[in-house]
Amino acid sequence: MTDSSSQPLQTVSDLGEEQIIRRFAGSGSDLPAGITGIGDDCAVTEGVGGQKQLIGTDLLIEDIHFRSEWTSYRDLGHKALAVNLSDIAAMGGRPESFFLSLALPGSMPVTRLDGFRKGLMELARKYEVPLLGGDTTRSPDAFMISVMITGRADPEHLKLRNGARNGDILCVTGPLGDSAAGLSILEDPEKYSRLSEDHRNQLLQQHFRPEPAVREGRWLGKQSAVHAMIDLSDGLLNDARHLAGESRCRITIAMEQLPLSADFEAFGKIERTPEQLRELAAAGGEDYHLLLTVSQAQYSTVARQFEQRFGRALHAVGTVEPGPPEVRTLRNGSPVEIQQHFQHFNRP
Ligand SMILES: Nc1ncnc2c1ncn2[C@@H]1O[C@H](COP(=O)(O)OP(=O)(O)OP(=O)(O)O)[C@@H](O)[C@H]1O
Ligand SMILES: Cc1ncc(C[n+]2csc(CCOP(=O)(O)O)c2C)c(N)n1
Ligand SMILES: [Mg+2]
Repeated sequence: MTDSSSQPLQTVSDLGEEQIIRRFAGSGSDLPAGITGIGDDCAVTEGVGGQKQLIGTDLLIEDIHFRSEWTSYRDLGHKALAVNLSDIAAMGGRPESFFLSLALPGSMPVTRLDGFRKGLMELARKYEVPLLGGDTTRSPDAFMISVMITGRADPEHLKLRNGARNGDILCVTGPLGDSAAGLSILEDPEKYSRLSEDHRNQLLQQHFRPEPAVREGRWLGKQSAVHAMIDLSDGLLNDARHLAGESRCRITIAMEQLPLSADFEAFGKIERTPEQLRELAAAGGEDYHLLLTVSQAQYSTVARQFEQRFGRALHAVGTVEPGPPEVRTLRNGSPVEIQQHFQHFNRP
C-alpha cells in the first residue's frame, strides 16, 4: 500500500509489538505515587488495608492463539483464565476476581459457548475467583476473548520485573518447550505420528491446558531472596529479555541447563538435533511457568524448600551480571545465536 506521495505506507507490522506498546506508554499523564503502570505482568495500585491491588488483562484471538478445529472449547475456557492467573502469580499475588469480554461470530454453536464456559468456570472455582462482569458483542469472523483479572499482594511480597540484582541466579519453575512441542504436533501431525500416544497427550495437555503457578507464585513472593519475577508466555529468551530490560542488567543463559521433560525429549528424537530441541525450549512460548531471579547466597536454601513444598525442582538456568540490558545464550560456554520463534508482528 502507498500514501498520496507514493511512499510505502508504514503499518503496525513495521513497528512490532514493543514499539506499538511504547507509543501508548509514553503518551499518558504522570502516574500518582505508588502506582506501577505499563511494563509488568500486572499493573499495581494502592489497595485496601495497606495491600497492593493487581490488575492484568490478556487477549486470546482465534487463529492467532488457537484454532477452532484443534481446540476443545472447554480447554479454551481453561486457558483464557489460566494465562491471566499466571500474570497474578508472576507478581507474587493472589487472584481475587475476573471480568470476561467476548466477541462471538453469530454462527458459533451454543454447545461451543457452553463448553468454553464450563472450562472457564471450573478453573475459576478451583482458584476461587468470581466472575464480576464483562462485555459481549458480535464478531465479524473470529472468536475473541479478553479476560481482565484482579488480585492483591502484601507490599513486601510483590515481585516486579525490575528487581533482578547482579549475581542473582535465574530460575524456572518447570520444564520448557512442552507447549511449543504440542503446537508443532498440531501443525504437522503426520511428522509426529511415531510419537507414543502418552507423550503426545502430555505435550498437547501442556499446550491446551497450562496450569498457572498460583501457589508457587505466592510462595516465591514471600521469599525475600527472590528479587524479580515474570511468567513465561513469550518464551524464555523473550521473557528473560523483559527482565534484563526492566532491571538494567545482563542475563546469561546456559543452554545445557534448560530443564526438559521426558515427553519433550521423546518429541525431540523426531527429525531434530539435540541443539535444535534446546533452541525450541528456549524460544518456544506459552510455558506459563515462572521465571525468577534469586540471590546467589540463598539459592540452594530456596530451591530445597521449593522442592520440599511443591515436589519439583526450581531449576537454575542462568545468571544475572552487570552489563548492557540484554540476554546472552551460551552452549557449553560458547555464545550461540538463537532465533526468536513467535512474534505477533513478523517484522521487528
Ligand atoms: N495496548 C496497550 N496499551 C497499554 N499498555 C499495554 C498495551 N499492550 C500491552 N500493554 C502493557 O505492556 C506490558 C507488556 O505487555 P505484554 O502483553 O507483553 O505482557 P506480558 O505479561 O509480557 O505478556 P502476555 O500478554 O503474554 O501475558 C504490560 O504491562 C501490558 O499491560
Ligand atoms: C494457532 C496458534 N498459532 C500459534 C500459537 C503460538 N502462540 C500464540 S500467542 C503466543 C505467545 C504468547 O502470546 P501473548 O503475548 O499474546 O499472550 C504463542 C507462542 C498458538 N498458540 N496457536
Ligand atoms: Mg506475563
